[in-house]
Amino acid sequence: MSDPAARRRRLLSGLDDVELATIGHLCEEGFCAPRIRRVAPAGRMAGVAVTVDLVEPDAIAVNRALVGLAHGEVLVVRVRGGRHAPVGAVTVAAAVARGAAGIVVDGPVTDLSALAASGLPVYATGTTALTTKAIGSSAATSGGTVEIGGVLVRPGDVVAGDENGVVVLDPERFDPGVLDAARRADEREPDLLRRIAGGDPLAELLALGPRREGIGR
Ligand SMILES: O=C([O-])CC(=O)C(=O)O
Ligand SMILES: [Mg+2]
Repeated sequence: MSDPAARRRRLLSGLDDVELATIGHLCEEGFCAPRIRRVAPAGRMAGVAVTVDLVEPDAIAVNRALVGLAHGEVLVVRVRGGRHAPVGAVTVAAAVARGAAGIVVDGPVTDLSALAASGLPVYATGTTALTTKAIGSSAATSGGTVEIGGVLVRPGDVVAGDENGVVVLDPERFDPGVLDAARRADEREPDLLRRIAGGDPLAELLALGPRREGIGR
């Protein structure tokens, strides 16, 4: 088994030119439930997970994680009760200042316009004006495994997102061959779309039985 940091770097760069939804044609694991959606327009996200398991309504664990955040990391916050927003204008500004790649919250966020203006990819279950408080007494934990959208995230996992949702990939277990197969499928798709639009017979274009690579419609 090669160096974990090198595997992570290879996975991150391999994701650059592959559609996440194409990986979704090939894999079943790691895809967060659809309730976790991008809450403002932003580009693609791919980075390394930093985790917080937040006990509402205390915000302090998030602030501590922000202070330690490194370039290219994705702040992943599970909000235990799912009611309070731990991320808003201040949090996102701090994440941008630390060079974060994005934020994923299994729970709501707030200050929606500021999130959109930041340009940082932020994923959450929705929005609320009920925010967290700087109490400093919670049992929140940081740096452990958390479950977001039904998927376990360990610190160091790769977290990727686009307009369709979030996927969590373990660099130790993810087969890089999947990215090669996904890239080949992505390369074929424009021609398929062109032929469908051009009126070619659908029976010749759509899979009506198992496909060789198991990809596609
Ligand atoms: O503090 C919070 O709970 C979220 C917030 O409003 C911000 O980051 O601006
Ligand atoms: Mg705020």
